[in-house]
Amino acid sequence: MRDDVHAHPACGRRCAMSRIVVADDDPGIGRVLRDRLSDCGHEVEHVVDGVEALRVADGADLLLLDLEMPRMDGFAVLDSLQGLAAAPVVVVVTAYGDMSKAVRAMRAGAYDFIAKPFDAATIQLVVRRALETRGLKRQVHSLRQELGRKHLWIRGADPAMARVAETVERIAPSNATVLLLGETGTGKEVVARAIHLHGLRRDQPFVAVNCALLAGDLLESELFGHEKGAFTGADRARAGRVETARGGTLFLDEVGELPQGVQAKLLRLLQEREYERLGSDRVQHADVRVIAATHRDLPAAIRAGSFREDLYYRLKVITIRIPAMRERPGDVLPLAEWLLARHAADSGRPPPTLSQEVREALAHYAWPGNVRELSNVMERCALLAGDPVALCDLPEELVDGATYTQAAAVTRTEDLFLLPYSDAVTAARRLIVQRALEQAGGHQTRAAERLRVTQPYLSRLVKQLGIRRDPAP
Ligand SMILES: Nc1ncnc2c1ncn2[C@@H]1O[C@H](COP(=O)(O)OP(=O)(O)OP(=O)(O)O)[C@@H](O)[C@H]1O
Repeated sequence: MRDDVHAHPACGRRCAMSRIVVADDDPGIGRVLRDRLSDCGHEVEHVVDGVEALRVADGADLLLLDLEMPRMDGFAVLDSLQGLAAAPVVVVVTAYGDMSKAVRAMRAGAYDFIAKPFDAATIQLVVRRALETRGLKRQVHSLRQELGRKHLWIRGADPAMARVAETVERIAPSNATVLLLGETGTGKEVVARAIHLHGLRRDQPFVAVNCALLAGDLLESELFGHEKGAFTGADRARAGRVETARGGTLFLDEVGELPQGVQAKLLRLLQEREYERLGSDRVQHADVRVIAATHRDLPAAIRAGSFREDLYYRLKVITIRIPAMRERPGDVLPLAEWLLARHAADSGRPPPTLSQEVREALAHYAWPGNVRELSNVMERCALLAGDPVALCDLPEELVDGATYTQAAAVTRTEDLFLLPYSDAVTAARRLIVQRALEQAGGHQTRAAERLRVTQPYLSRLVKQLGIRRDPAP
């Protein structure tokens, strides 16, 4: 559907211009439909057989389809549309009283039907509703893509993560319950979404619940829903997340934090596929795939009596441990570059490159906050850093622990010319500061005076450039 919105000449309603194909071998009907819909501001093309209809339908918003046509009838067209990436919404045009054909066409994928002879008001109503549906479908599609892009999972280059990726692909098409283990920020939710998106339930909802955020009754009601009056403040009945996720995947994050009462209900859900809303006796059937995640040591929680052993075994039908960032060093730079490009695109900037010194600092850092920390650092670089990103653009903790092998190795000015520009600049700054400190006998205030900079600035440079601070005599 086009973005241009105009006032409808007949009814004054504001609507967006759409591309509509009218496929009818009766030239009279074709002309009437074309004229009416063109009057509404749409771009309309009239074709007289099924083969032509199929040729022009890809990318159109709406196809008004006669069922009886030469060369290829309407049913064959409906069938072939299934394979198109951008198939239009279809309204079939049938002879009056031929309901069985209309029903058959709707079973084959048509959205609605119009019986001949028709009046202008019916056409307008059916076309408007069909186009609204088309618009909503597009919105859902683009939101899904956006969500998919945000949660896109990068396999990385490290063998540890490649094994995780292989397991994800192998187990995604089953309905088996999955337990994801890993430190905070390693990407457990990202992997859960990847399993969902590669699985049979990909077109159904993915619903995430953080079990650590709500306590007792509130969590139970969040998961299983409640009836009106089930507890103080429950002024109306509400569906729970299990119900919202029907047909799809329920992701239980921080499952190790579930209170005992809710653990028993989750066990029943996994064993019997049954649950009740809070305040109701009516047993409901649960059609969800459960993926759970935790950073906790569940066997230790079982020993401590805070987690049910039977639930643990129900959850760990398939267990995937996601390695911490420090266990997959090969992933740091590919992920950093990908995250930098993504954050730069989000802020409408071209992605800056990473200088050699920055690459080394990233590679040598331990990443206690895992991919989440890396993502935050790259977001900051995308917003604030120059191009290329320099060491001084990184947070202090990364700079402090880094080693600057290339820059540090330069002890003669001639060697500067062997390095790429950004590394040569770092190495030159390092040489200058180091020489000034040597000449000042390691005394920073004197070295700062010599370089005509303030002492705090020199101190920052010493830190940023990874210069060892020998105490002043
Ligand atoms: N493989 C990956 N590819 C792309 N982005 C990733 C990847 N792994 C993690 N991220 C990003 O890192 C951040 C943290 O990921 P996520 O929320 O999935 O971690 P988590 O292990 O579930 O964390 P927590 O235990 O704190 O809930 C998110 O912004 C996510 O987009």
